[in-house]
Amino acid sequence: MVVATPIQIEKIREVDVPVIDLSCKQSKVAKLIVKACEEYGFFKVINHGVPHHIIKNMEDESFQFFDKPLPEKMKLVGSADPFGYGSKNIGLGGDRGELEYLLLQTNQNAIDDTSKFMRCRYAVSSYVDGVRELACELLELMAKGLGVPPSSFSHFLKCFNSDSLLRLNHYPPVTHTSHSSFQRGIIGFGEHSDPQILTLLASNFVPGLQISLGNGVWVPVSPDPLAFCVNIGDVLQAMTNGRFVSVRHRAMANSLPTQSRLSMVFFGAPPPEATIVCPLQLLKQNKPVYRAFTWAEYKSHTYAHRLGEVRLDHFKISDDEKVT
Ligand SMILES: O=C(O)CCC(=O)C(=O)O
Ligand SMILES: [Fe+2]
Repeated sequence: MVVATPIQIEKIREVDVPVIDLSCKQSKVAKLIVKACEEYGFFKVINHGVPHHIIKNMEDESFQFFDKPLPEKMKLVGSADPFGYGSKNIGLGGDRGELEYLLLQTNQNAIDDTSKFMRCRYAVSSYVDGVRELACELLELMAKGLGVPPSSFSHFLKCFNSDSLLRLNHYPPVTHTSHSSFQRGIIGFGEHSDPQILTLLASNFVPGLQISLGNGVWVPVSPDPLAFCVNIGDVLQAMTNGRFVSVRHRAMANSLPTQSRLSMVFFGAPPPEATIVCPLQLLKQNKPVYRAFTWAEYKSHTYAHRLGEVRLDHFKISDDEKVT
């Protein structure tokens, strides 16, 4: 008997994603953030306090880097392994995309070492300082909203050996000649959830990012150079016992004829040896959904699997384990 594989029909739905104004009253903001994290695992923040010139400076430096000829880029930063310059190959599992990128570690030694491509490494370190501070503020608001100790999540990002990363993604226009069949709907960066704790994404005015509502429904996120997009990562889903959802998202290839899309993505992560567990206050009568694991363990599991897999499922406690 031939069993047909169900074909998932995709639908694009225009939904107003939550936009949270950080200049409002803290207690109100904390509640709104928790709601957005439970409902979507995603929101935008405005009035976030990261100075515009720092974002603009990083954007200019990134464009300058991507504008260089390939041999020069390679000479400056080397081929992604996993840090450095990559093109079309995303991840170690053979995933491909319509972009080039630069992946950087964010601790100060690494910035000094790898930001040679910038005329001014100050651009990278001030951007990283700004987004790290914002990520910690958001994680503390989440902790407040959830009623757990304030630094439950943010302390990981403040560790000297936090494994946080900065990824600069450059999506050049995908021309009609390079993709003769259906030009619309080409994927630039395939569906996935971010493995870390929290992601802060800034982009220029070119659209591309979409978030998933499940069942093949995709929501385009309008680009807003004054806002940061905030994604819950897998580790925060685990640390909230599944209450927050790590949002599945993707970026469409850039179909504007002349403008490039740039996204600058900060991934706030724990140090490698950190153990990921849910604070007791969140368990109450609920059984833990995930077993404890270290960030190093989660990373090696992630790298061994394809981008599109639900990688956190591997750490779920099975029903048999729960009763024994
Ligand atoms: O460029 C984008 O909008 C998304 C990129 C992304 O999801 C990532 O780098 O993890
Ligand atoms: Fe992502």
